[in-house]
Amino acid sequence: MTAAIPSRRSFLHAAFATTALAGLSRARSFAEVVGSEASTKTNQAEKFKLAYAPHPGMFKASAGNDVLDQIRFMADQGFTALEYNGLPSESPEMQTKIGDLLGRLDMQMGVFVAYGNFDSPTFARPDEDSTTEILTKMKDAVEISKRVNAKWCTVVPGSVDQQNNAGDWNRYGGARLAEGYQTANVIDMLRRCVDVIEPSGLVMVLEPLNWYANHGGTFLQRSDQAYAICRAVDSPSCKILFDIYHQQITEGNLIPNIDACWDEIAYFQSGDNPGRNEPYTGEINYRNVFAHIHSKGYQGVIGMEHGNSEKGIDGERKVIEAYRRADQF
Ligand SMILES: O=C(O)C(=O)CO
Repeated sequence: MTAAIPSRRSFLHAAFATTALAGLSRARSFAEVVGSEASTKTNQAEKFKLAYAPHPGMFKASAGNDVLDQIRFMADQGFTALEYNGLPSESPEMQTKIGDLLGRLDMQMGVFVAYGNFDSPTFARPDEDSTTEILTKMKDAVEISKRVNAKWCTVVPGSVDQQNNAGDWNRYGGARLAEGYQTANVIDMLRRCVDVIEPSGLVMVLEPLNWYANHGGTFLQRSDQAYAICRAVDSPSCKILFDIYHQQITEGNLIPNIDACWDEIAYFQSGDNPGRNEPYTGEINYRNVFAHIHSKGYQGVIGMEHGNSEKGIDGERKVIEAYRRADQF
């Protein structure tokens, strides 16, 4: 089904005013809507307890191709944050428009990817070119963050340094440094990144990734490893992105591990396993995990970094309903 709609408002009335979210939504009070961009609307859904953050494309069938319309749609459904990995590819003008709209809708900006490398040891065994690239991206990230009022940006600190004898196992070669030296190099490079971003208040969140379903060879895999590195870098601008999907695959034991590295976590992402789709399509008890995070007083964003298990408007409604279910605690 395509999203050929004359306007967002008429679409919303046609497609979502009758949504199965009935009973989960309520009319917002006059005081809540005054001053907001949606001040003429009265059928907005109740805000979620946690700041789950959809990304552009997730509600395209419902809201159309325009990213700004998609953000308005998210707000109408009760979401209070946006995540946009690909934000650096938008023009500076568009970034500013996104930031302005989020401000008017009282939504938080989640992460964008400032630097992500999955298959070269750019942090574990850096060379001059990769170092220049990393530091340039960090400078760029500071400017982007100002346009959208972002507090966090994602950094994936490259791959492990391991000689490539296996042909296509990974796309890098070179000498293998012992693990301790690789870790020391990663810490040194992160300190250089911090020197660039800390004055602006921007926080880079380091994302451990799983090797088994998605990203074989990445340097950062485990939450305890990320914790040790953040403690060593020792900066408010270097924290952990705990991606519940990746950590379920790598470690399991989600709630105890979240507790163990809590002091260094600044950001979460979600996604069920297997499949990396919305909650309740896999094995994770998202209501319990979210209730736990909420009970610890978490005020930050939970990026919905996953696909929709079904395509089209029905699939998008299913995503929203899954978060409603997971948010009931
Ligand atoms: O690419 C992925 O899987 C990530 O989670 C990076 O943000």
